Amino acid sequence: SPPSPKCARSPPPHPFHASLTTCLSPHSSFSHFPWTHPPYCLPPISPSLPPYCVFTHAALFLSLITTPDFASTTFLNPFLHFPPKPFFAPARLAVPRPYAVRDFPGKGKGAVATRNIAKGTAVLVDRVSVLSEAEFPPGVGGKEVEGLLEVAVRRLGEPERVRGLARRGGRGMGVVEEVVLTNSFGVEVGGRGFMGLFVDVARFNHACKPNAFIHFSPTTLSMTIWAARDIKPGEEITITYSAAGMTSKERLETLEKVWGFACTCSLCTSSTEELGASDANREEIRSLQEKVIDLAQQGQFRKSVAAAERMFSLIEEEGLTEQMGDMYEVPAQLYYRIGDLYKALEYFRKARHEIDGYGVAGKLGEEKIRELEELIQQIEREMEKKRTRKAKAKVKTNRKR
Ligand SMILES: C[S@@+](CC[C@H](N)C(=O)[O-])C[C@H]1O[C@@H](n2cnc3c(N)ncnc32)[C@H](O)[C@@H]1O
Repeated sequence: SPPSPKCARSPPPHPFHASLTTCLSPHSSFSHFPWTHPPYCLPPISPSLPPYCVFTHAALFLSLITTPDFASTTFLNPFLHFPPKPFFAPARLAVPRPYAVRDFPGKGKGAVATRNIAKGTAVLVDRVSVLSEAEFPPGVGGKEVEGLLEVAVRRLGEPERVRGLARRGGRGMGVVEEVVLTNSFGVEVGGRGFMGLFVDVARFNHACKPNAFIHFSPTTLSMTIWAARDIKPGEEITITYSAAGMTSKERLETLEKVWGFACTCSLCTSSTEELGASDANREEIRSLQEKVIDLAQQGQFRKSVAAAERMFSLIEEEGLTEQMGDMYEVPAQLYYRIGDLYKALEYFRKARHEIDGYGVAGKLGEEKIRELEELIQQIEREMEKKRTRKAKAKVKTNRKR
């Protein structure tokens, strides 16, 4: 069908914005800016519901599967930031890449460190290649979703980079579907759940006690892999696909069910005693999370802070530090309440680092950083006042002598 008269006559008021929602004609050459292809849409399941479409930017190696309203609002952000701002690549990004991809028996390919990687270094920043809604309404079936995924990959500049991630074949599904299902990470963008395929991150294997961790930025749609501890050349770089605080049994079940593999990481193949000790730690972490909050609510701040310290030391022991970042603000507040300004400052700084230390904060993150920054400055002023009072008191005593 020809472009609607509305589209043909008046250019959209905003170059990105209105074009997608008002001019979704597959035959109109200017209706799909900023995408390099006309959106490919399924027929809407009902006149009141928006259709699901593929939006591709081939040169950016990016395909989105979402509704036109979402594509023209939330997903504009990354485009407004292109070319990427300096923060897109963290200052501590290891360039050139400090790893190589090689075979790991029983796990397929994986990433091995090719030089020393210091804790806190960004090993890799990888922008998403296929970002698909995590859930579709009942009217959109498996076959339809498979069709959308096929188009999403075919339209990318180098579809073989995605197809090449396939390992098994079979399992009653197509190559693209298998790749997306076995390599995507659940991420949140604009309050909605998505499955994101990051072709370079996809080569990093899982470990239950990893030496690196992933952090997703909804602002740049990129995933960063950070070194959680110093990594030596020849060591495999691993991340964790499961949530913190799970016991080995729960992890094995989740990895099997969600990711479709039986974990053979060093923890899962360790002795019964070692695995038992790790399980006990993780169960304790889970119960301490509740205990810290309960004790704080009962006004038992000193006990709560002791429980928080114990929890953080267990988390460190289990190599899960990064997954607990949002917990730092709790001990920070508690230490402030009991008057330990030094420790309060340490934890508020950790909480701030969790947000702004890992790439892009996003709008909510920026507000939170401002809030934390004010608290940090307030504590620093209080500490300065204390120091001045102490110094004055000392001078007075010396004079009396
Ligand atoms: C995101 S990919 C990682 C890269 C993959 N090994 C490859 O060859 O491309 C996830 C797949 O790697 C394998 N894998 C990752 N971690 C593993 C682990 N700890 N134990 C066994 N297999 C693992 C599984 O086949 C899983 O489905």
